[in-house]
Amino acid sequence: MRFDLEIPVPWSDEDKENEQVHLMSLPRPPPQKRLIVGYALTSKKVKSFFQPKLERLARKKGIIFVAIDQSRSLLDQGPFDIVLHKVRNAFIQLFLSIYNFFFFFCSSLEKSGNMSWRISVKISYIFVHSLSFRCLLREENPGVTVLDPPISIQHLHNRQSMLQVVVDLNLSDSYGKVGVPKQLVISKEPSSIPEAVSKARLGLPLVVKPLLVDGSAKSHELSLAYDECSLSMLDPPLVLQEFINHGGILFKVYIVGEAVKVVRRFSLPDVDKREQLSNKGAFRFPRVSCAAASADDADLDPSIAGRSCAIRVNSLQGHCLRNLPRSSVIDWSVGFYWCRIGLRLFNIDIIRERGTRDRFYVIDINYFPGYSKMPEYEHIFTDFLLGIGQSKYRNRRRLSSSRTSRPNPKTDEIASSF
Ligand SMILES: Nc1ncnc2c1ncn2[C@@H]1O[C@H](COP(=O)(O)OP(=O)(O)OP(=O)(O)O)[C@@H](O)[C@H]1O
Ligand SMILES: O=P(O)(O)O[C@H]1[C@H](OP(=O)(O)O)[C@@H](OP(=O)(O)O)[C@@H](O)[C@@H](O)[C@@H]1OP(=O)(O)O
Ligand SMILES: [Mg+2]
Repeated sequence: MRFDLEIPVPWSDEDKENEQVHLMSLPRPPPQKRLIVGYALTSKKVKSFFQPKLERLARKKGIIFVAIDQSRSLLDQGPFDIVLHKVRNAFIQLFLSIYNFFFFFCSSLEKSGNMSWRISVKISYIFVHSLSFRCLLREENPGVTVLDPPISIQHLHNRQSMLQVVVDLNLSDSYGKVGVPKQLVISKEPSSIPEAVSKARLGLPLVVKPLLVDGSAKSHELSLAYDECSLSMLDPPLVLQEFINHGGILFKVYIVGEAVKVVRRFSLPDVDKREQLSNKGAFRFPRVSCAAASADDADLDPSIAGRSCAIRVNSLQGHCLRNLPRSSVIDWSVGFYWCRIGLRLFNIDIIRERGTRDRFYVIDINYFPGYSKMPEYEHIFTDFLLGIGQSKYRNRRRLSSSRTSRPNPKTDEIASSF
């Protein structure tokens, strides 16, 4: 596979400007400068994310976290340098449902081969969505960096679109192969599921997942269906995914900008043929890999254990993959996803097929995951925020010095976005 291509990213001009500067080469802002980070997060996230060690370190580094009051205009709050958000309010829900409506609509148009319709519908959706969010955040807070673009996050609110990006990337070469499990989306008629499953040649058992991921407990209610009869009792919309035996270990790849940390977690145990034949029905299973207990210290068969390490995707400057390190398939999948979607705060759940050395499957991608469970998250996150602050500062300085020297329509245009 070739890597000398540039992938377009749905980011704003300001974000592009910010990212083109490598963090190590940035000048430090003056010490008195404070970085104001507004946050609109669910109460659950506030509780888990703002651990005392993060708050302490942030204070030391001049980062001030300010809660955004979603019931008041942003004009009366801030100004903010950066906004973090993961919310489930009515506004986002409305756009979520519009998105999912369009997604279904587009999928059926694609099946019927009407590509131009699909594209125009998608474009109008993107236009409506980004326009409204910009009104909500940017226009009332000029200069703010919104993490991340809502349009990118939407990909992760639907288990089909979430993994479709990985499929489109077609990641494979001599270092391994990263794919997704064979899956089928069921939007209606549970009685037709057994036939659809055999038509799609999906093997049992199947992991049954709600199609939409809206942060509710229901969207995490997963089950394992062992036989065909149980399939007609399921409750669409959902995704049926082939169960991959992976030795009961999962790799959680946490991403914070360019920093990547991989941790091992316990996962569902393998299902052998005998167990599959003797079990009947569909069984709910708990959120096994979400538990903070890490499998890093567990005594594991080396063929299953893989590695658990911290790496930096150094060469993800700009949006070009030319120099992407070929150290592992995990670096690749993260880098590609990052570039293609334009997300900076997410995690990817990857499993390795039992009995293989390099056959990886991405099974889930989450926006703004439980970072407090990631070792050293307080350092990684504060460095990331400071990096954004520094590149903003550098851009402003560059712009103001070019303004004083001679008028430049191009930079003046950029300056107006701060
Ligand atoms: N295709 C699969 N093959 C084998 N095991 C799977 C598969 N899909 C999911 N699992 C198991 O089910 C668990 C939950 O799946 P998944 O991550 O898709 O659900 P989720 O509700 O989005 O979880 P999270 O809390 O990580 O967001 C995984 O951690 C893994 O143990
Ligand atoms: O609750 P935790 O801290 O464990 O974080 C989980 C997070 O819940 P929260 O955002 O409400 O906190 C989940 O988000 P939603 O899908 O429900 O939106 C999802 O991202 C999980 O994958 C996270 O677990 P992790 O993958 O990091 O183990
Ligand atoms: Mg998830």
